[in-house]
Amino acid sequence: MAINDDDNLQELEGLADQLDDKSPSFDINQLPKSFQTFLKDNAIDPQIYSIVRLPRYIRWNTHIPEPQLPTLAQLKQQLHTDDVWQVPGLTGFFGIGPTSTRLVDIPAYKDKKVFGIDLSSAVAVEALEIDKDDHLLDVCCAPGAKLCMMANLLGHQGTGTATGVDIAAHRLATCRSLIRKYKIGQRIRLYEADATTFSLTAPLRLGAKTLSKKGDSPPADDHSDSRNTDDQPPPAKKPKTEQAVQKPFWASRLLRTSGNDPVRLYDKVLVDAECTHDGSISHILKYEKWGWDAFESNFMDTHRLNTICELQRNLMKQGWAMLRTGGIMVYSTCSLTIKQNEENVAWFLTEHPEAHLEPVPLSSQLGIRLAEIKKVQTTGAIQDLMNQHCVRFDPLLSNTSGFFLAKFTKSAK
Ligand SMILES: C[S@@+](CC[C@H](N)C(=O)[O-])C[C@H]1O[C@@H](n2cnc3c(N)ncnc32)[C@H](O)[C@@H]1O
Repeated sequence: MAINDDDNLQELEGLADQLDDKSPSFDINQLPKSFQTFLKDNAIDPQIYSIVRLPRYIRWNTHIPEPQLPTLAQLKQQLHTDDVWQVPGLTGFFGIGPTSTRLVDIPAYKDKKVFGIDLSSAVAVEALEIDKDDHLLDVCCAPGAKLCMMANLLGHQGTGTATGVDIAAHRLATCRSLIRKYKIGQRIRLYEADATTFSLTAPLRLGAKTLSKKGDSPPADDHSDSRNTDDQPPPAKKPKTEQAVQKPFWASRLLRTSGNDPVRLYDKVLVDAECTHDGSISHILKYEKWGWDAFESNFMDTHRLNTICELQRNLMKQGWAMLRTGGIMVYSTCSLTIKQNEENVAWFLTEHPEAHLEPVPLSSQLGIRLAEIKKVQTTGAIQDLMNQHCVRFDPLLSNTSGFFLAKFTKSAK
């Protein structure tokens, strides 16, 4: 099935609206045989697809001044239910239980004061510890729920920017629509590119302001770091002209003629990798309406399944090459497979001695249960670190979409 912009927009609104509450419980025997085999091969419990009433989550659009944003009481009143709660530790982030009122119909949503984003996705963005002056790189950014939250966290005050990269133009178009819809694009630029080779460095200017002249210039070791990173073509060696000619798919007025600082790497990188999407329950179950044939050709393609881990590793590798020393990279997928999660993290830590797995601070405060980290063939030290620091959201346990994340910091080599 060719997925067009409208489908993509629906997909994203779907993050906010999930399945409607009249959905009957789903018979897992309806899942296509190829998918059932995939689940079995990857030790994923098919029962997760019997959960059709996961809570929905929304976040304040914090580009709007706080006094205008809806309170918990107002959201309860607009949604006609008391089953709305403030998620502990996440200001302006609310869970919504079953209700017959559609989220898209409430004033707060229509006025773009809130947008839909799953709790697990929000934890991945929070793990980046975004500061107003950070330069962010969002690898695989479309359709853009996480980029919206990243833009919100950058805010209006500092000199930070966000660069989103995605290979699919139609999905980037959805991302652009969202940015416009929520009026959060002042510091964003989007590139249509293969993120496994994307090597444009952080912006040089924000409007008339030259970014690297102030106290925000890169640490001295960024030069050596970018020269020596991995076996990727080092970003600092790219001729300026080549950097200048790559036109963004879309950029805010402040970043339209910005060019790229030849030596400035990104402070934070999110690699929300392309994956088999098996943890994204609401999305998978939409194929009940759209047709399982489309699902099989979109997701169960043998070549895709055989090459997805290689793609993910290359995305991580290039994201890492674009990260400055001292920066943070978050790797995440909406898959529950061990191969796309723990095995990739163990591989990455083995390949990159300068990568340090870090705790995800919020994950223990959310008032939900997390799943155990799976065991893989690696050293005891790496397995222990993964057990302590990686985060697995499992629909059956956590009552969220299936999601995995790992947070790394980068030290000098
Ligand atoms: C899981 S989705 C990302 C979701 C997104 N981060 C969000 O929050 O809405 C994966 C994305 O990866 C993109 N993608 C796949 N291969 C890519 C590549 N080689 N380079 C860049 N993007 C890629 C897909 O087009 C898709 O939009």
